Amino acid sequence: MPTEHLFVDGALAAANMAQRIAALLADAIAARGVATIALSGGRSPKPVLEALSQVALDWDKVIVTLVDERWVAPDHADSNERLIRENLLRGKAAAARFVPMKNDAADAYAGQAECEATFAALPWPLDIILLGMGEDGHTASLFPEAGELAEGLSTQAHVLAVTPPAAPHQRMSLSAAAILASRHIFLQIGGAAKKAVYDRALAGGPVEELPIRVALCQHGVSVEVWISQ
Ligand SMILES: O=C(O)[C@H](O)[C@@H](O)[C@H](O)[C@H](O)COP(=O)(O)O
Repeated sequence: MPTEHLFVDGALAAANMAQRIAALLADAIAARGVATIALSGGRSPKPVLEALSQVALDWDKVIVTLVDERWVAPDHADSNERLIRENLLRGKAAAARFVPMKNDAADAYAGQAECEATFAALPWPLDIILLGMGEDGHTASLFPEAGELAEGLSTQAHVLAVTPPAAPHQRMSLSAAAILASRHIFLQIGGAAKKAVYDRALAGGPVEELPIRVALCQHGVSVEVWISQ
């Protein structure tokens, strides 16, 4: 059962979550001399990233990467790399090392092999994975109905290219195996609709129906869920 943190106020949830993430990063640095964190994109992480960027930490010992990426230029408004650079990699956190998912390949499928080589070279298991969730139960870019979902749930590769059924842009995503090759997972959800999907996911059922079950319906990796109403 995941550890739940329930907040009425989203800003308070973000500030507390940032402190908790920073504490785990500091523990990892103390234990292994390096800390690794993979971050999701979308709207939810922004306040957490802003708060985290101001926390005093040995940021030069932190490797920051992505849970998924839209296959767009790094300066595109929809780029998760841009989200991280603009909201986390500034202030105290500017010293962190960022490992992007997007490379120069024309599309995500052509870029998959190079991205896999980059991610295979990271120090697995990653210390922290920050997941979001869509109201369809997707996480990372593991979307229900996506043609690559079965591959994403079964491959031992770290990353795969995905074309979402409805969301814009081709994606590169961590696989389910990579998400579970971590020491700790944070799931950030906001609003009643997502809380209802979360509760349904916890009740059990096919992972293909609600891919967030990859993280919720397992016992190998500790999971904490930060819920703001
Ligand atoms: O690139 C992305 O869009 C994310 O990685 C995606 O998985 C996100 O976490 C969910 O779609 C929730 O997004 P919101 O936080 O914007 O609701």
